[in-house]
Amino acid sequence: MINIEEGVIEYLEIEGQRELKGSVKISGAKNAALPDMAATILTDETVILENIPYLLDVSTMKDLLEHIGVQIEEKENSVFSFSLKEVKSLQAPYELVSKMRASILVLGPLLTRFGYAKVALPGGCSIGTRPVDLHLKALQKMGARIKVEHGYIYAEAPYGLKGSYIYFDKKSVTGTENIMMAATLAEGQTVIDNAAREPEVVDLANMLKKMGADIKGEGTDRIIITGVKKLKGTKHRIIPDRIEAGTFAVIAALFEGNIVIEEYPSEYLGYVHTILRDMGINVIKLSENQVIIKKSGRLKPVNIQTKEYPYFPTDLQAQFMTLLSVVEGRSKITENIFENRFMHVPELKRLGADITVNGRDAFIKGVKKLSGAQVKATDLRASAAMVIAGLIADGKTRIYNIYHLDRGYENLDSKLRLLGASVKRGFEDISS
Ligand SMILES: CC(=O)N[C@H]1[C@@H](OP(=O)(O)OP(=O)(O)OC[C@H]2O[C@@H](n3ccc(=O)[nH]c3=O)[C@H](O)[C@@H]2O)O[C@H](CO)[C@@H](O)[C@@H]1O
Ligand SMILES: C=C(OP(=O)(O)O)C(=O)O
Repeated sequence: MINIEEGVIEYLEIEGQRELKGSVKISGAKNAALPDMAATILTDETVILENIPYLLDVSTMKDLLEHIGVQIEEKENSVFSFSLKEVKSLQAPYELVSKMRASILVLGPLLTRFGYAKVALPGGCSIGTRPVDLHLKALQKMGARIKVEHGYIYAEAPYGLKGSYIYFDKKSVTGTENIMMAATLAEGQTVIDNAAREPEVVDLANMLKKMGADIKGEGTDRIIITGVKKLKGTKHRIIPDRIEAGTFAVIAALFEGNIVIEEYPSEYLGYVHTILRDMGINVIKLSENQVIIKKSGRLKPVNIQTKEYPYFPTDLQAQFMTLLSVVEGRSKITENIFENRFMHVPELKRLGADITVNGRDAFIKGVKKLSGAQVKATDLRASAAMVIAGLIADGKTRIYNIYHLDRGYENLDSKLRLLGASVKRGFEDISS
């Protein structure tokens, strides 16, 4: 974190090319924890969530829910209770929304349960413009009056939302989640067509169903929700993080199969495994949730296109680019989801990677090795790509702006240290 007053900046320093071995456990999924936490607004009864990862984004969501009036208690490690008995505010202020775009997930629940919400407009961010027009259009179709003014979304539905037919022009993960939550307490039936199919959407639907919601079709591109009068409390376990799992699969592939990955959600990584297989990397199941990653001979270059689930996730694009940067031959990655998600390329080039970008395509020519350098983390997954690069590069790699990493990876540096990596945090004086 940059601390201007104290004139210091935090960095992560990696001494590369250490042997990594041992086992690592995958945490609960950030992108499931955030909507599941927002869904606790929908009831006045207590909801217990298990397997919540300790992340900056989770803390931001906790702050936001507490601002609204949700009482949150840590029951035991990674287990929290949430209870909204008395509302303090129906607003999501700019200070919190600007820290995390997923704050938009409180809009649907607040509006459907209380008939009003004021949420700061999440601006563009480094990976793309990321508008929320689809969320707003869908809520309008459900009868909400919405205006956007002075950087805030003002949404009103004093007589409640009405079930409606929603067609998303573009598949949107948080858009689908917001509307699914809004529809649970709306009057009548809502059909969401061209819905996102991500496992995190399914996890949210499973939780909502346990709370008494009537939802069908989650995991397909048509979700049908019939509104109910009231939702109740429940206990729900967050699914494992498939993006963290994919990140460790890349690390394990680069370190000769000596790493066992536990709580590995193979069922969500089918397409990623196809790409790995094409490269000559096999994911071998040791038991139900435990895998090792083995290479079969020399790695081969591949072409990857990011696409909505069940295809290749954009959130693993940067990590795979680091892997491909040291695979002999020519690979290509096309980023179809976000228009500006190649900011890690100039940083990887500082480490010696040979990559050229043309629009949405990145052309990667494998080099023999990367060499340690000072780089910056430009967004969350780009920071993971830098960490992977630092682990395989020779010498020292110092990564700045690591608050991005802390947004979405639980204890990545200590997990790596347990595997034998030399990774340490430090502060650099920038006052002079
Ligand atoms: C908290 C969370 O779950 N974040 C994930 C979620 O983000 P998020 O839900 O924000 O991403 P979306 O699925 O909504 O975005 C997909 C595409 O649709 C566009 N779009 C989206 C909404 C809208 O109203 N209008 C619009 O044009 C976006 O700019 C983007 O080009 O899905 C992304 C795509 O898998 C992941 O990278 C993020 O990690
Ligand atoms: C882009 C991501 O997250 P968010 O949507 O929260 O910015 C991510 O998890 O890679």
